[in-house]
Amino acid sequence: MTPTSRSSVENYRARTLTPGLGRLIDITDIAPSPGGDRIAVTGNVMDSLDRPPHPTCHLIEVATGKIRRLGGVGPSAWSSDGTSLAYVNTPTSVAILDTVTGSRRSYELPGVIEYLRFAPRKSSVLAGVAQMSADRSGADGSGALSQDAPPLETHPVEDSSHDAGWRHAWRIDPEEGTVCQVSPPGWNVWEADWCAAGIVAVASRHPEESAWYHARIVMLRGPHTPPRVIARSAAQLGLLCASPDGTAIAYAEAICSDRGIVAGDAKILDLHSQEITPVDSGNVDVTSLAWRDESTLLATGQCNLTTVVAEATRDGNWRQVWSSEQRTCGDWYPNAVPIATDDGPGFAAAIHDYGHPPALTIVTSAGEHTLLDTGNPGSDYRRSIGGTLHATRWHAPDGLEIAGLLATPNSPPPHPLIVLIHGGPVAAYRPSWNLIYDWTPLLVASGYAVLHPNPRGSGGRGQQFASLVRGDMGGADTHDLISAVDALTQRGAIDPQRVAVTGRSYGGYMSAWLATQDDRWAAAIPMAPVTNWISQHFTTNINSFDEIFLDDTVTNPAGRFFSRSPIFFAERVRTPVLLIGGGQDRCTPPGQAVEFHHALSHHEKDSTLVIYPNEGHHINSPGARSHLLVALLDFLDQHMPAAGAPDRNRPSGSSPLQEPVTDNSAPVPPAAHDPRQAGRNRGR
Ligand SMILES: CSCC[C@H](NC=O)C(=O)N[C@@H](C)C(=O)O
Repeated sequence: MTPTSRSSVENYRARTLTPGLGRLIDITDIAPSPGGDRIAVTGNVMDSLDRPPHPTCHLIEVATGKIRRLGGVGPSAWSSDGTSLAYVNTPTSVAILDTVTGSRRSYELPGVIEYLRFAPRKSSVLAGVAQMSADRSGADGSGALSQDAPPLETHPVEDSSHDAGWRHAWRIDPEEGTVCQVSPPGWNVWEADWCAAGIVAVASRHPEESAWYHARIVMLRGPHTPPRVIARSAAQLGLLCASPDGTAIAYAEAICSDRGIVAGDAKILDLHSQEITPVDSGNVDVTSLAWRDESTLLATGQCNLTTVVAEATRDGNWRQVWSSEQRTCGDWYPNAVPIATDDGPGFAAAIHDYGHPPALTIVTSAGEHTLLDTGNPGSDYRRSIGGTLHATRWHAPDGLEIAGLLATPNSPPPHPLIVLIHGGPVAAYRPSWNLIYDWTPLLVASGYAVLHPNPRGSGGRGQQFASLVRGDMGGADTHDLISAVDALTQRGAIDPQRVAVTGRSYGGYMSAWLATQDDRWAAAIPMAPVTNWISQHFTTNINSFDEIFLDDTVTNPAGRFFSRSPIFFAERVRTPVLLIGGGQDRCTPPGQAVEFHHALSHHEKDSTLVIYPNEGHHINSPGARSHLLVALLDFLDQHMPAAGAPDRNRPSGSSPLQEPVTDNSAPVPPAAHDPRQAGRNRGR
């Protein structure tokens, strides 16, 4: 670790994060009251640079903007008369606040609470409860859901019964003061909502993460009767919500690679007639759904790089109410909720872009009103060094147009380039504050251009485009990425001698794969990668994913489990490789990084391995994250230095990344986060 990179990262963290300490730094859940006069908001607060942010609920008065901290960890839900607010108080308890009297009652549940729904016109609350041992989705960082899961020293035993980690629907009845399970044993409930006949749910027969890919929509008929299947799909199902009168449900049918990252076709199912009406959203992939009233849905979606908010009626008509190519809302994908206002129906969303962090905004036909801005001098500083983000397009060898976002330093081109490939593969970049990974401003400030490509298989361009990667992972999408580098070289934007490839998860897979397919890369940094689909299949918690997306069986020796695995082509690699993994990752287990490192080392290639023992699919803890960024900058500097690029990002007269704000003699990371395993082989 060079002192230069270390002080760059420490100064970057200190200058961007310190001003926001103790304040909301993002917005993860928005729940407007039925009258639209108050909004319950959950977001993360960071108390110290050494600890991860933690979620907290707040209540905002719309008329005055007055904000009150409720505590709790969110999310929340309102009763239909607006007098009660339920919110997740601790991971395993729900608080129900009487907003008239101010009294509050707490209900303990036997697991981690993931969502809440108030019953229409009644006081009961539906809670999605996951057993402590249940998995987080890969999109949520993987690893055990509960921090209180038994420590590894207790020697966990796993048998083949799949009888652990269940998710169930529970009902809280405040009048009776009771809680009871309402979904039957043997059915795992991923999402649920009240409807006229009871409860509808996205459910599967097994609890493990992999079972989600085959989940169906069911009508729950109590804890002792098997549910009735009411909708199924060859793709995945999500975004389930029932109309306020409970007579219809809306959901999305979508080709998904990750639970929690859903973009697809919206459908409305009339629960009485059983008729399914497709919503005609044109080229927009629908990414969130919420009923405004009995007949209208508020939907968000992504159309290429554009974020769209629309209203859909029960007969499937779609009317766009807002769109932006520069701004967006939501996290993995666009998200907004309906709100009633004095100016008529509107929506509330956390709106952000590459230069501005999320701001809770109410949008109506009369305009936009910002209620809560998470911006602070740290985010202003980040904007000042983050360069410029441009939409860019190029053609793949087969003629298909591919789009992406190119962040460039404000110095003249050509720039050294980092191709940062998103995971999924069915996810998508759009001009957002974090650009998914939150690494871009630091890389741009260090002198690198960063390309965020949406190759075929990405979300936001319709189900046909997403389907192009199924059965062809590491096929045509490889050339979508290589052709981007060719196009940017031809345009004089980048220096083809200094191009690195990196990414996490599927982006990690592609980074490893590209290093086996082309010699042009000055560096490859696969993070949480898959490098051997065969061992991945037998060690991941989502082995349905690889079967669906390779469209093959692991037992086919001549099939894609072999032919699309980087490990079997390690001998071809000419690029120095830095492999990163998380020890607690159940989605792409750390063995995937280890195997490729061993294969490269065996062939005397230049490979370095870092495994963070306490991290999951995402490297989240501050110490490990700092270590990762230092390792990344060092590796880039060693193999494709940005040196020489004049730093025009710098705000007047100061050096953005090298100016000490904290004592940078302290070691990074703190001892508790020291990588357990770091290997290095210098093959050439
Ligand atoms: C390559 S195996 C699975 C990878 C994972 N997709 C499916 O679960 C993935 O790429 N996730 C992305 C969204 C990520 O975690 O960044």
